[in-house]
Amino acid sequence: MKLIVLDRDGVINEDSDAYVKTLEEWIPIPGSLQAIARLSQAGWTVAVATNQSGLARGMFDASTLDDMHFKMQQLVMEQGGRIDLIVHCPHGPDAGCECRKPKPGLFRTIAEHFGLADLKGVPVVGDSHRDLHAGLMLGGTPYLVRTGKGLRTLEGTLPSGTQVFDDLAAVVDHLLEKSR
Ligand SMILES: O=P(O)(O)OC[C@@H](O)[C@H]1O[C@@H](OP(=O)(O)O)[C@@H](O)[C@@H](O)[C@@H]1O
Ligand SMILES: [Mg+2]
Ligand SMILES: [Zn+2]
Repeated sequence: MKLIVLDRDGVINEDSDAYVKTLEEWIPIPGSLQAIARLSQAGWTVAVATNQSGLARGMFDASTLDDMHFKMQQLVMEQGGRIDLIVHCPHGPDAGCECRKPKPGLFRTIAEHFGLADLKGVPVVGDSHRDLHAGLMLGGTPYLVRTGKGLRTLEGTLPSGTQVFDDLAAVVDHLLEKSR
């Protein structure tokens, strides 16, 4: 199956150092929703793996997060695409959970959901090192975007083999070109 795993904040929607706390603050990055729709239309299965420590920090509640994901899903569907699975880590940095990136728990859940032993060769798109690291632990292929925290992430050392693109739309252009 053609599966891709996307980080949310900074890849699909604009990120904020003050967290994305309300439905109004959830603003798609130009071209990202259309890029997801292009993947769906080309037969790709799209999963989203996102840390949402704002829940544990009391910055927003689960129903607000659900509203954000309903909005994200609706906007993608309006473009003719779909997001097939969204998994999130609700914990804070000190919870010691297995699902907060860079831990691989979310990626393991995605693999199991689709009946896969691992994510070998599955593109993993993120704006932070922790996104890439978590995906690599399941064998994913890392793609960094310059949106969100991507430019900051570029200042550090990237996992070997990481391909860098301006945004999700450029990653999708590359993937669809490659699979023609
Ligand atoms: O990029 P994804 O995983 O979709 O979501 C990231 C968000 O949950 C937030 O993660 C926080 O990191 P800490 O959780 O405080 O370390 C900060 O980086 C925020 O700026 C950011 O909005
Ligand atoms: Mg992010
Ligand atoms: Zn967690």
